[in-house]
Amino acid sequence: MSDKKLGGAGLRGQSAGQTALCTVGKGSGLTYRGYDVRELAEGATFEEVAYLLLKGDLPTKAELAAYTEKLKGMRDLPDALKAVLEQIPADAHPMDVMRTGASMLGNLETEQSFDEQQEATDRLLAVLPGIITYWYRYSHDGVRIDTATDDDSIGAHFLHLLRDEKPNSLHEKVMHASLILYAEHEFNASTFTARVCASTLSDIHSCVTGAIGSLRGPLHGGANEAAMAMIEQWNSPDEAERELKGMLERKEKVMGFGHAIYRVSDPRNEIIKAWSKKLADEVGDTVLYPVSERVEQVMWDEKKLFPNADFYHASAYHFMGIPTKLFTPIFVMSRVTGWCAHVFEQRANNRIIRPSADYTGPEERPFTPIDQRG
Ligand SMILES: CC(=O)SCCNC(=O)CCNC(=O)[C@H](O)C(C)(C)COP(=O)(O)OP(=O)(O)OC[C@H]1O[C@@H](n2cnc3c(N)ncnc32)[C@H](O)[C@@H]1OP(=O)(O)O
Ligand SMILES: O=C([O-])CC(=O)C(=O)O
Repeated sequence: MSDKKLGGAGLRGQSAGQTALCTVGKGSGLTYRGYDVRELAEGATFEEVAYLLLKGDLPTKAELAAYTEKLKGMRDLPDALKAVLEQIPADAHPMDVMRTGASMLGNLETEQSFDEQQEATDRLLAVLPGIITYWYRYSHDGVRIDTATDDDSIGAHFLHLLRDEKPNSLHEKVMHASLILYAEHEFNASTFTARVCASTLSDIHSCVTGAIGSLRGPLHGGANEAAMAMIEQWNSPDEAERELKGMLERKEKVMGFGHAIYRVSDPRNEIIKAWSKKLADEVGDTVLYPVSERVEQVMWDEKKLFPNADFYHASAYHFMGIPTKLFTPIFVMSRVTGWCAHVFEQRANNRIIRPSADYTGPEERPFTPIDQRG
């Protein structure tokens, strides 16, 4: 991967616009508005990072307290949204639930002008954990939960709604780090979707709904779930190595590895990997974490491919008892900050995004009416 070519298909290597939000380093390295993501994940809360991305600077203590209180006060779901969530079957894809939830909110609380973009974003940030857990608990456990908890952080609020009890401090810390790591990543596929939508001067709920659709796929956010499905099949590192080598021989994609931009490592990996190890120790795991490490080793030895942000998120979330199908929705709860910050940026200096295509179809030819065709 060290000679990774940033060119060719998929618009790779082409600049598609400007941003002041994030650098995805050449090689490795990631900053949000100039701050190294490693420092943010180590020392900040997710709410601080949301504030940084959406408003431009880190908050003061007073600003953070006010922002946290504001978000806490916006967690109730409208009755009409709950009614829609109750219609969605238990076997629905949870990313489809997120997409429908964001879209329905746009019907009920439509952004009437761009002056409302910050309010609409804060509301989305506050309700997305409630949307997924309300549907999940109703469709799986038959209970109608109250989505207005008093947890200070969005991560603790989500775990509380999911499990009916406040999380311990380790789990709350992991959620802060995880949500920070997932918050923003320049012109990735889902963010670019949001920006394309914003460039038509559409509303913010449409931008976020479209972005959720792009994040759903296994080549993007869905990779954390796909990685979990892979590693949980294996009962030992040796079995993992054997099966993985078979996958590579069959030229199968290994989810949670590789990256469109990074060449040698994803800087988010070392952080979530360390949290995954702590959680493995907490639950006394002797299989999943060693299997994950062996997969990492084999992927490097065989293909020079490294784990991206998604790979160790799989085991970390699993150790916290989060059902696999809710992994990618957590990514949404976080990335909504990056998406909306990009929508603000696009709107502030907009030109409709409309690239050209190289035509590869047939030469011009005469039309034959249907009654003259066989
Ligand atoms: C938070 C995130 O969204 S991170 C990304 C999450 N996605 C995944 O983990 C899915 C698995 N990974 C992939 O599919 C790819 O690495 C992507 C989509 C992330 C990047 O795609 P690209 O930029 O096209 O990959 P890249 O140009 O580096 O591919 C080089 C070669 O490595 C192969 N390769 C890349 N990733 C993988 C992988 N995970 N497993 C097996 N082979 C891979 C490619 O098939 C390609 O081989 P080829 O030259 O024979 O066609
Ligand atoms: O940047 C990308 O292509 C994918 C990614 O890692 C992200 O969106 O976090």
